[in-house]
Amino acid sequence: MTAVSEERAGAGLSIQDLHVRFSGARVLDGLSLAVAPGEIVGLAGRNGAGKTTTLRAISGLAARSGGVISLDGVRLPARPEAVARAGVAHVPEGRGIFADLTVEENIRLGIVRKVPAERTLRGALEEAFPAVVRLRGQKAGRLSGGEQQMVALFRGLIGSPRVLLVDEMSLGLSPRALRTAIEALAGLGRAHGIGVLVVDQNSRMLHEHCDRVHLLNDGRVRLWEDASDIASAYFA
Ligand SMILES: Nc1ncnc2c1ncn2[C@@H]1O[C@H](COP(=O)(O)OP(=O)(O)OP(=O)(O)O)[C@@H](O)[C@H]1O
Repeated sequence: MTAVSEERAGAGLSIQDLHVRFSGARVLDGLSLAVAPGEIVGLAGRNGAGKTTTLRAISGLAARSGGVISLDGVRLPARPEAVARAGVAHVPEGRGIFADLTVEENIRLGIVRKVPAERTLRGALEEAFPAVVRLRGQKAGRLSGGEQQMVALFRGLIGSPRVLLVDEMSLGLSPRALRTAIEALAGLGRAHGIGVLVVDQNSRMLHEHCDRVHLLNDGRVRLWEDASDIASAYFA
């Protein structure tokens, strides 16, 4: 294998045989998953299946008891700042917005590494999320839930990450705002080679917008190909 093809083979986010335990209980039990550059991947599963834990383990926020997580072929350490600097951005469940800071100040917190001017996404983000531009000087705590979610997505992408993790994407968004937001995410991801991993309870939305959807059950994932088969996916 040449150096170039090796690089391609390892491009994007790769999770292999991930194990996470809480007080001895196995929450993730050999989970393996990959997100290629520019790909949008959905992660579904019932309440308590371990979706948030998966994203937190990638970001170094949940301790792993086994497994390897790598980005572009390089192992990610289990330290949140180092993971962020390596190019993994995380929009957490509940959005992680700082209420007393302005929208612009919240957005600047997303710039965790130097990005060459030609790779900055600010222009594209302003086009995709005009409401965020309009609200730039407002205290973020005054915004509606949906507006805060858009700020969180904007902040997640402003640093041109290699991978964006989004927990509970649809939280607080109206159906129309959700469609706009996920189409923007998918479009920006594809155009700029950013892999996106989206967790959501809304499996229909995931199937509609993602390149593929995985179902998390018993600590592992499997491909969920038949979007209409919700009953056996969740209750098998
Ligand atoms: N810090 C923690 N300490 C102990 N148990 C935890 C911790 N975090 C999560 N858990 C447990 O791990 C399991 C998976 O939780 P997680 O939040 O990952 O599920 P989820 O699939 O995101 O659920 P939901 O759809 O309800 O948000 C749950 O049983 C939860 O109680």
